[in-house]
Amino acid sequence: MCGRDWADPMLQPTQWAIDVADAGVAFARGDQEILAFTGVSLKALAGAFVVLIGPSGCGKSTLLRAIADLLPCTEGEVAVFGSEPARAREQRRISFVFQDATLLPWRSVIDNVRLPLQVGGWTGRQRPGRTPEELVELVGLKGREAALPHELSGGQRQRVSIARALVTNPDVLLMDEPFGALDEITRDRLNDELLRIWRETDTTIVFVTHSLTEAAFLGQSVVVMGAGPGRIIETIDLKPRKPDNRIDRNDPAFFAMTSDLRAVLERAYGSAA
Ligand SMILES: Nc1ncnc2c1ncn2[C@@H]1O[C@H](COP(=O)(O)OP(=O)(O)OP(=O)(O)O)[C@@H](O)[C@H]1O
Repeated sequence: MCGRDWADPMLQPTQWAIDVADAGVAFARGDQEILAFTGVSLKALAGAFVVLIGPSGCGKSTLLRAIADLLPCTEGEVAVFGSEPARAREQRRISFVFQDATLLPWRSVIDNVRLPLQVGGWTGRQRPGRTPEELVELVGLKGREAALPHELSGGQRQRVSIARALVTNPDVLLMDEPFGALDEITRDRLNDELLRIWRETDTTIVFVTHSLTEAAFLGQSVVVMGAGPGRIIETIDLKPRKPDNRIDRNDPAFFAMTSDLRAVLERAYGSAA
């Protein structure tokens, strides 16, 4: 179980932002069936920050895609706020951030952020969300609204993609190695920004990474997956960090946390086929 109030016995099923129950995805490859992952169960409360980590090919991206209704599960079930993921997607409660920022090169920063509102037949949400202008400020790009993507650094482009993902005021933000292509200092800064944004919103975040320091820094919970086929090896509940329990990267406790995580990961990699 992942989330900030996991001791609360009064939780109702609909309070789970994400409930993956004994799920799996198989792909057809020729006349063979390839199991991307199997028997995966994972629950996240609204407002949780869950990190998925594990060896290449263990099914992390496929699991995110199943939660986002980008592909169906072939075993088990996925529920987002108590309903099928398709319903959450139709209601625009889910946003996705990919490793590549995938901005439209001819549109300015602000117009890229506005895009989901313009193309989605958007009619507005019941609860107030931030405006595109506010989101550009939230991700630290105030003053760069008119810039084109090629005028931005890789880190700035990813900031735009995060603002674009937040413009529909999603309840669930799925992030697939969003900072994987960035240098370490830029990645650290964006990790700081992401935690700040998470604290300032109610968004539930599921974040895929290959970096164990990034996992330990960001995750309230870290779900370690193993391969051959993909499955959950261990879920580590780190301490709840909302609203203001900041992590100091130089704190010995943080080193201890990353060492513990490394030990679990080494087991996961050792079990990879
Ligand atoms: N569309 C697809 N068709 C067939 N097989 C696929 C497809 N997508 C993924 N797979 C397979 O499913 C398995 C899991 O892939 P997935 O991309 O989810 O792993 P991952 O853990 O995200 O890997 P990485 O860390 O390298 O991104 C792999 O064996 C992959 O080859």
